[in-house]
Amino acid sequence: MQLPNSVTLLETATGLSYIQVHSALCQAKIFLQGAQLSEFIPTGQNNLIWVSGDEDYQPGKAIRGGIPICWPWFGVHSDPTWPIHGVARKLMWQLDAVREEGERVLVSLSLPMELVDKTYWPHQSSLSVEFELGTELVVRLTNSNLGDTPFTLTQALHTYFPTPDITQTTVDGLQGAQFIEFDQGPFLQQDVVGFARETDMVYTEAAPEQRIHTPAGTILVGRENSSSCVLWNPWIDKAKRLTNFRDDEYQVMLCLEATNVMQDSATVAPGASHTLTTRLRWL
Ligand SMILES: O=P(O)(O)OC[C@H]1O[C@H](O)[C@H](O)[C@@H](O)[C@@H]1O
Repeated sequence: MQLPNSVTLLETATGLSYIQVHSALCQAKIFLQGAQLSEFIPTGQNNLIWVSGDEDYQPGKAIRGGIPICWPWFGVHSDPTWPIHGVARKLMWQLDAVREEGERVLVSLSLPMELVDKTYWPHQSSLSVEFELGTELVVRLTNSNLGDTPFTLTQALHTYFPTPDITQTTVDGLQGAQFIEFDQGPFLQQDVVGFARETDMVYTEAAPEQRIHTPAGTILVGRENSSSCVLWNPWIDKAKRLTNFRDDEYQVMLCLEATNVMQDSATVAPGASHTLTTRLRWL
């Protein structure tokens, strides 16, 4: 494949291939494993995306940080022996196209369906993702139904964001939404959300845009074709149990995830497609 000058295909010392983008507008890294973006630095600004300092980039293991793609289910499956967050984040995706549109770079990947165990996903379908890398980052995850019966799935663009101090961080724009947390609820979100304990809130009927206020600046997080989202910080005890995560890193990250979960699960009719989109930028 002919790559534009702004794009190079590289490999980590551990053997993972990734796309490195270095354009006038930004710098970015996307791993073929999981189609997982791990860096997005708009020119002159800070990295918008967080990755653990303990990440060791091993084949077959999702990167702790970036934007893991959770598919075709989010979280723990009703059969708890199935892998958490589905199978897509650990499989090798295929690089389909890289092109420039003005100064923006567009990278498209797809998941070869023959790699997906039919026990987990028996449907005839395709799954692709497009990263639009400019001054903002746009991620579009598209499921197409190639069979003759509808299917329903849950999924997430599980974005990890950086903050210099979680206790000085708030999320604005969830007020009025309902949330479920640790199987309790639904509760009404009354105020902006701060962090002082383990947080694992699943919001439904959430507004299409939130603002993450951190001491290093404000991040705008938008979603399309998604009325649900998840806000997560493991806090002290869970941080100790997570793989590739330093005990104190809960202080410098949070996840605000564009999802299709619960009543917002995505149902795709035969011949139809569904695109979950998230748009991220520093304000
Ligand atoms: O450790 P992972 O499998 O990557 O999951 C990390 C986290 O993802 C989501 O945010 C879930 O809501 C959390 O309950 C989970 O702990």
